[in-house]
Amino acid sequence: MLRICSTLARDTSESSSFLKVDPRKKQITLYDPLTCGGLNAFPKRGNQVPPKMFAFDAVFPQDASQAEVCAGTVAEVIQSVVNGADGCVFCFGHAKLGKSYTMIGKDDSMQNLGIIPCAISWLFKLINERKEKTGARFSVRISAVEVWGKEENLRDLLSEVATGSLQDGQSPGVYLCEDPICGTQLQNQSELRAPTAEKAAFFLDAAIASRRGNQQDCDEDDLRNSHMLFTLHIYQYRMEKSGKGGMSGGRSRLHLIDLGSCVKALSKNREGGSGLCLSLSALGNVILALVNGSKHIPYK
Ligand SMILES: Nc1ncnc2c1ncn2[C@@H]1O[C@H](COP(=O)(O)OP(=O)(O)OP(=O)(O)O)[C@@H](O)[C@H]1O
Repeated sequence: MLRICSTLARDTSESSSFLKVDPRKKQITLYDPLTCGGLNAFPKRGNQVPPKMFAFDAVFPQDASQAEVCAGTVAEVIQSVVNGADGCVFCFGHAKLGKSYTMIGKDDSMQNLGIIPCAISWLFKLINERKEKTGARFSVRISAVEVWGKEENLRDLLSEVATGSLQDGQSPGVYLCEDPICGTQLQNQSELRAPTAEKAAFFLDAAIASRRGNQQDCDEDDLRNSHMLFTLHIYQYRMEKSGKGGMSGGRSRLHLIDLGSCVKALSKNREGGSGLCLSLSALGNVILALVNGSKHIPYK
């Protein structure tokens, strides 16, 4: 899916000349700015580059509201998660284009709420409907972990809420573990029970407040490399219809990820200490490999 940054709208003359958006056909067409007259400062070239068309599952134009974006991205995945599948929604793109606005939004009005608060609200609504219809029992737990800095440190964003005490933030508990079946897994993060949407929203606020990017001594690099993984763990179980008193159920997870921009930051963890932090194009390759079920995922 593609959301066009709203700041492009201010640039109407230039952006509209090289970008055509067709939300109905779910496609955009890019024209060469040097030949379509958008950037007059550059001389026109003789041979024109043909326009490039890209198709998506959905295209949200500059004036799309948060509600439209949430409805188009979250509704389906919430259904699947309540049906027992794992789901993930994240947003990636260049710096300051509205990734956090899309995922988290602003709490000054209901219209500005982003995907994560929206997903929380819809999840609990759907769970309550399911409880009434099927008698299934649900328990929701929340975890929130930040990957931050050039060294890609892991931080449990809910450890303070879990222990009720201020810590140094370097939560020694969270680590990555290679599981032969499930792949790379985060281990040992706090998983807090959220019986209501309000409690889940409280944990979201606590996680956002704990992020490195929201600390006073954070620098540009920290800000760029702050990624939040907010996960809703849904446990559900129901009595077997056979009447023998058996129970069935399981756990599904909805991962909601607010990625930083990760532009031009050096990471000591990658490529022997001199490589670039996972760039947008590298991240694109990882996503393509995952979607295509490739054996090799190029993330190391
Ligand atoms: N569609 C929009 N409507 C209103 N304001 C927006 C919109 N998109 C982004 N903004 C505003 O633009 C600014 C930058 O957005 P935001 O911080 O979400 O970008 P980002 O891509 O997450 O940045 P970073 O690269 O630092 O992670 C914020 O003040 C945000 O509120």
